Amino acid sequence: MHVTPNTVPETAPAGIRHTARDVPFGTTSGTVAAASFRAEPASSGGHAADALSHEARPLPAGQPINPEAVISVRGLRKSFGRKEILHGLDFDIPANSICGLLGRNGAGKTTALSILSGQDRATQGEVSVMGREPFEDVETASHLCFARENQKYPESFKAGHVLKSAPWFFESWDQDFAERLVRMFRLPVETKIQKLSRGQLSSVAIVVGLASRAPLTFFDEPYLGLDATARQLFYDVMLQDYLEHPRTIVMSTHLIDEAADLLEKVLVIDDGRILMDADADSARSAAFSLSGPAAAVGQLTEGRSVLHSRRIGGLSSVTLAGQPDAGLAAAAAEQHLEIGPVGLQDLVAAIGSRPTDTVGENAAETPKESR
Ligand SMILES: Nc1ncnc2c1ncn2[C@@H]1O[C@H](COP(=O)(O)OP(=O)(O)OP(=O)(O)O)[C@@H](O)[C@H]1O
Repeated sequence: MHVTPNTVPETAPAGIRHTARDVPFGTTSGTVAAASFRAEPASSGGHAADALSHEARPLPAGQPINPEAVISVRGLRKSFGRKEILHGLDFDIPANSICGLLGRNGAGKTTALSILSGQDRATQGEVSVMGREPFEDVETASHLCFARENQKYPESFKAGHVLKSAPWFFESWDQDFAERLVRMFRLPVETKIQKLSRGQLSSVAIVVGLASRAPLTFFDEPYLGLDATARQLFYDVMLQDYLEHPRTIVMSTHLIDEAADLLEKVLVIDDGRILMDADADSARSAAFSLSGPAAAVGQLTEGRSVLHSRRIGGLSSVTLAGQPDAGLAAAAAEQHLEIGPVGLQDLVAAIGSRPTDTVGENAAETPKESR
């Protein structure tokens, strides 16, 4: 049985009747469907990300909604007052995948997730979630869970109340799994939500997000306040449970390297724009690094797609788009320069940062950018 938040059954324990907005579990209520608009194409502005290979670039603007994708977004814009936060996002998320929504503070990840989960309305653009416009759509809400550490609950709620009421909201809720997760994360179920630590609040979100088994689950920075052991536990349990119960999981995170092995798709967002849209394997091979004496590195990178360069004193390290060709590899070996892989975290930092960071002397001699 699934019951939407504003139709909590008569048997619901006292204290868990909710208003439309402050409902647990990130579900929404109401029947207002947002108008959908076709947005203007976003301007790319010649970013370092433009140098990425075709497989890693954002979707071109102007394509129709993809009916095969569980989430399909076209020209999504969001403004708060006069300030535009999302500047025309285009992306698809395939069903039964784990997608990482990666980006720096303030990039727009939570704003995007709020719109995808139907809690907020797009200012412009088309948003399709499981084939429907999600804003305050009861049908969409019945299939999704938005797990986040700052979820609002009724004042008197303890973690135990959350777990008792969750089955009314999630038709695939697994109580045994929830109880196992409570033990794993050492969640004190008799403590009021308001008294929980940040890590414990994250644990509540994780328990709900995982045990809900919602066909579409959003985790918004699920690790806030968690120690390293609990974070690893979360990644392991999520992967194991996803393999046993495939569903679509979208996770926003800054801790990219920690989560990298879980991800099948990567969306990098920066300043309200998609910088990279790739399957994880393409993302992992989207760049490599070349390091060594600055003059030699500068010479070898002349005319190549440099995503980012960093110089400390006389040494330089550059991140280059693509993979090293035989000529570059041979020249690098001859000059004792080091070629190495670039982790997802470094790649995201490279495409989301200024093209050149220079520390120390000879700032004027940093390798020339050649995008
Ligand atoms: N309700 C709001 N009113 C005005 N501005 C807002 C509102 N919500 C978010 N913003 C602004 O939108 C921008 C994006 O915020 P958002 O929370 O989506 O970023 P984020 O990528 O999730 O960041 P973080 O990783 O730090 O959580 C920020 O500049 C933020 O100040």
